[in-house]
Amino acid sequence: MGCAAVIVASGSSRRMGFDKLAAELHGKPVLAHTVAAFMRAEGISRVIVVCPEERFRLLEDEHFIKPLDRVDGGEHRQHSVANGLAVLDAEDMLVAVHDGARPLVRPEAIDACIEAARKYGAATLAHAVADTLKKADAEGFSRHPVDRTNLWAMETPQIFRTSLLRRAYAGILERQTIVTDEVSVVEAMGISTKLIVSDFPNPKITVPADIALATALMQ
Ligand SMILES: Nc1ccn([C@@H]2O[C@H](COP(=O)(O)OP(=O)(O)OP(=O)(O)O)[C@@H](O)[C@H]2O)c(=O)n1
Ligand SMILES: C[C@](O)(CO)[C@H](O)COP(=O)(O)O
Repeated sequence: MGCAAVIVASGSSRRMGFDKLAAELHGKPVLAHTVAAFMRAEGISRVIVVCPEERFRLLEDEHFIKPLDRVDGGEHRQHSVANGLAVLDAEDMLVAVHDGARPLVRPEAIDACIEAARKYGAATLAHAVADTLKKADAEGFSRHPVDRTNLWAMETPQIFRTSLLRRAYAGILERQTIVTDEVSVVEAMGISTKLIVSDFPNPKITVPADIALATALMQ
């Protein structure tokens, strides 16, 4: 069962203040690290990067051996994912959706997630929440305790049978619902996703301090 990767990389890096996908970690752009991890994963047959043309040029010095394509992104992350899904074909039985801004993902973790998606139809990397959680008010004061039992933070890749994710996304786009990940999209159809424990940090590069963190973690 072939698995295509759809790497979404069309965001505007508002919280970073500069193009975070072009930021260099050990001399290579964030986006190049991300794509390289998918090129190295055994179960990935091809990679589609959803981004503007100038950002795709961040990859021009790389020598990838698997097919690499580009499509334009959309207004929100979910529209960028939908644009990537639209170019998949019959060979792409599974699809792995991944944030371009998660460059530390390991090929072994991608392959573990693919195995689980083959078995269960839907799988994602994730980690159990380790901090105490509070619901805050608008002024930034803690107001309510939150029971963290069974609470997990979703990462990417999030991997699905392509037919399932396409059907689920069609409903979301038609209803114009805003979602923050694909697990939520299939959940809206009543389908649950197998959580695969991420045993190595796989942070989403979001604010400037994340660059130093990712550089330190990437040894
Ligand atoms: N319209 C969008 C918005 C986001 N993304 C991608 O989705 C991933 C997760 O988004 P996030 O980390 O929030 O990136 P940005 O949207 O760029 O960040 P910000 O919200 O700070 O602008 C990123 O790889 C980003 O490029 C995308 O492809 N298309
Ligand atoms: C998909 C995601 O990375 C899972 O944690 C996250 O939901 C993306 O959120 P963002 O607001 O688009 O960064």
